[in-house]
Amino acid sequence: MLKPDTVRRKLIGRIIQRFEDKRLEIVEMKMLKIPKELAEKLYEEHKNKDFFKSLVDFITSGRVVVMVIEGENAISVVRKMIGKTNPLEAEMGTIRGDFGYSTPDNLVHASDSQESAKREMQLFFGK
Ligand SMILES: Nc1ncnc2c1ncn2[C@@H]1O[C@H](COP(=O)(O)OP(=O)(O)OP(=O)(O)O)[C@@H](O)[C@H]1O
Repeated sequence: MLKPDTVRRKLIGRIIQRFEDKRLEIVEMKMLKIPKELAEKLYEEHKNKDFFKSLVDFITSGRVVVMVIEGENAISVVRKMIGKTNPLEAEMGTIRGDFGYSTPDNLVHASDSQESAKREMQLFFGK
């Protein structure tokens, strides 16, 4: 998912380009503004954290682009390309390292396991 900061900063094309350059396959894509209830479901695992409200406020603050990306070991490859959660700790050369400066606006979200990928595909694409 390209988060609202990516859309606001007009970085959609540059970030998608990186996935395509890596030869990953984008097989589904859409733009939407996430409703609050969906955001709370998406970030359910963080519901007891003190940053939960600001996370939900941020992710619902503007349009996002959601994609299904395919490729061998796509989950670990994409997460490697994204870099650490905190952009100040993310390596240069990663998306968060190159474009980010703070959380929660760290540009991109990616599923961290096959289970979360399935769950998130269901949430966003209904299949
Ligand atoms: N300490 C924090 N303060 C503020 N926001 C945070 C903090 N930790 C995480 N977040 C926000 O919550 C999101 C989800 O946190 P998580 O630990 O799942 O990180 P991640 O797996 O790297 O990110 P994502 O789930 O978005 O791919 C982060 O991407 C970030 O936007």
